[in-house]
Amino acid sequence: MDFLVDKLPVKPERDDAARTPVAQRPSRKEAEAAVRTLIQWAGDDPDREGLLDTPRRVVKAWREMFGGYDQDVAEELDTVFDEVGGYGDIVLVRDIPFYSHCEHHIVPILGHAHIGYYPRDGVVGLSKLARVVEIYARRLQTQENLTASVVKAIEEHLNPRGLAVMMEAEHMCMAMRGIQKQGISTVTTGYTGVFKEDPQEQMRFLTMVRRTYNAR
Ligand SMILES: Nc1nc2c(ncn2[C@@H]2O[C@H](COP(=O)(O)OP(=O)(O)OP(=O)(O)O)[C@@H](O)[C@H]2O)c(=O)[nH]1
Ligand SMILES: [Zn+2]
Repeated sequence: MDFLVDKLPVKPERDDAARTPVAQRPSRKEAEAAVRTLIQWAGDDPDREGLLDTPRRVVKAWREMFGGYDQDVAEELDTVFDEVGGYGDIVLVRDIPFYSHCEHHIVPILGHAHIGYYPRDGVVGLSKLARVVEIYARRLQTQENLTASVVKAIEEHLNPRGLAVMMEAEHMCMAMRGIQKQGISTVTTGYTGVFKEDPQEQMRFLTMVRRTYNAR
């Protein structure tokens, strides 16, 4: 990705989970000016030596932390391996760490995702599930929408017999400011197919996820 390109056009093929599509991004210079304003809003002097390069760094960091707007999950999930050697049991990828930002305060959300599915037509590369989480996490959203986006993308591309997604995260907007309660875990889930229909399958997923956590 070229961080120096100004006035990036929005890709027309971007998936619909990219919220608030903008017709045109501001220029890098405009974004840096906005950071200068926020430094002043914080109460500091953007012209003092230690802060002179900060707007450039912040703008570059934002392109990285919000790089999910430039990525398309379809590209990650388009290869399904249909040769699975008769494997039809649950595939669980757990403890996928993610860093996101809440759309209300643009403050970090730190968490783990767990994704389990029963293959139907085939399987995807294990890393691709983590990539899907990564792409959506690097956008502004609520944890509920993040979870729903991951479910929708995997369901559409993989067509599994059942899909279970759980996300557990701490919202820094509740720890560093506002209510100021540290260590709160917010848990969101999404189930399709057999996981939605059969409570025992949900229980199996939860047991397999929890086994890791209990072992710690
Ligand atoms: N449902 C949901 N709420 C979130 C998420 N991230 C942050 N929030 C909440 O968004 C709410 C925003 O509430 P507002 O009253 O509009 O804003 P605020 O005055 O900054 O609220 P406080 O955080 O309570 O100080 C807060 O209750 C946050 O805890 C999320 O992922 N999902
Ligand atoms: Zn927040």
